[in-house]
Amino acid sequence: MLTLLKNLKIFTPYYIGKKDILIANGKIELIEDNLVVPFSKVLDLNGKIAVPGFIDAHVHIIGGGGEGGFQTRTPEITIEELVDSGITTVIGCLGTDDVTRSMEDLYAKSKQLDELGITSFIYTGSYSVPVKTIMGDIKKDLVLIDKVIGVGEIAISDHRSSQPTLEEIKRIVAQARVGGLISKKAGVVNFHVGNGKNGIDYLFEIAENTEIPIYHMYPTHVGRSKELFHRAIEFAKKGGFIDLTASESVVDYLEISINEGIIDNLTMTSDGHGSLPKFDENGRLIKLDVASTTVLFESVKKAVERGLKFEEVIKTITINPAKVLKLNSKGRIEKETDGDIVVLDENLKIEKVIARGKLLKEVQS
Ligand SMILES: CC(C)C[C@H](NC(=O)C[C@H](N)C(=O)O)C(=O)O
Ligand SMILES: [Zn+2]
Ligand SMILES: [Zn+2]
Repeated sequence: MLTLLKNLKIFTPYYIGKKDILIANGKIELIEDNLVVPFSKVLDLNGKIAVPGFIDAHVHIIGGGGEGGFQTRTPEITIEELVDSGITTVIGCLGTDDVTRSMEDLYAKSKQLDELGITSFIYTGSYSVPVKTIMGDIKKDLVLIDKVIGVGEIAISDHRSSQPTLEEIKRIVAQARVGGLISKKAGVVNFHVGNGKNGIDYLFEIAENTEIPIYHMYPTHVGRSKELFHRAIEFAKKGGFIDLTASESVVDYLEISINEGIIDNLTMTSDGHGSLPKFDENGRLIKLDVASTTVLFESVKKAVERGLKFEEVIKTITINPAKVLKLNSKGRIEKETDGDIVVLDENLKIEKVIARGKLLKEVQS
């Protein structure tokens, strides 16, 4: 199947001007001027913007929630919601409730999303320590289950965590690293960071006092407070990757990240279909909303309205997550990468979403 996309203003995420893209068997084959390819399906995009398909590296694809009892369980995600948000690669995870939510269900949902045309992977585990794996062992899950690319979301500094010790966390990161080496996967541990006073101290401890490379530790929700964010900037300056949940007001943090020179170590994720609970100072639930994946690109648009450079901000949901998760065929518009492309109009409205060369969404302009 040959698809020829004509006249696109291409952000690889770096702007390379107006060119044509040939996609063959789901992979980007050529990126050149004035391509003519016989027997190809031609789409003339007359000057629209093309960016790499978005990577959302933290989504509760089978739903989550439950922190306010059964009525607060959140629903599983649909392929339509992901595609409408421009997401062509998604990493699924469990959260607080790993009693009624299972890794088997997460795995099956990930396979469903692949069958429906996008690309998905999963983290093994949930908030809890010991880690709730599929095969009873972190390394086994990484080495023997193709969809598993890391561990998460392991809760630290949070009243809902298992109160893990530093030794327990060290062991989890160590197993993720070796499992990742053997399986040639990222082997990252995605840490859910709460607003507890110890923040990401454990992660600095491990980076400074063990042989484990810092890039195996990938903390999320780092925008939860200003002090946590400033610790996260220090972590990024040491070579770590940090993740902002886009449901919070992230534009300030994006601006600071660009000014601090760490935007290349920053990703944004939606926490889609995870719960967004609010607790009072006594740990009582006040309210609970459900996160949506639309915040991912909405945050990019808000940042551009603030005057931040599009090329800089778009990296946080394309090439940056591809780097930390070692998804080498994702996150860029380059030869041999997957044909995952989002087409935008001049107002950054999502017009088309192409995943592995297939047109999954098209809105009439
Ligand atoms: C970043 C904040 C706003 C939301 C965050 N969400 C989760 O961690 C997922 C949720 N607990 C679930 O299991 O569905 C939180 O609860 O702190
Ligand atoms: Zn979380
Ligand atoms: Zn989450």
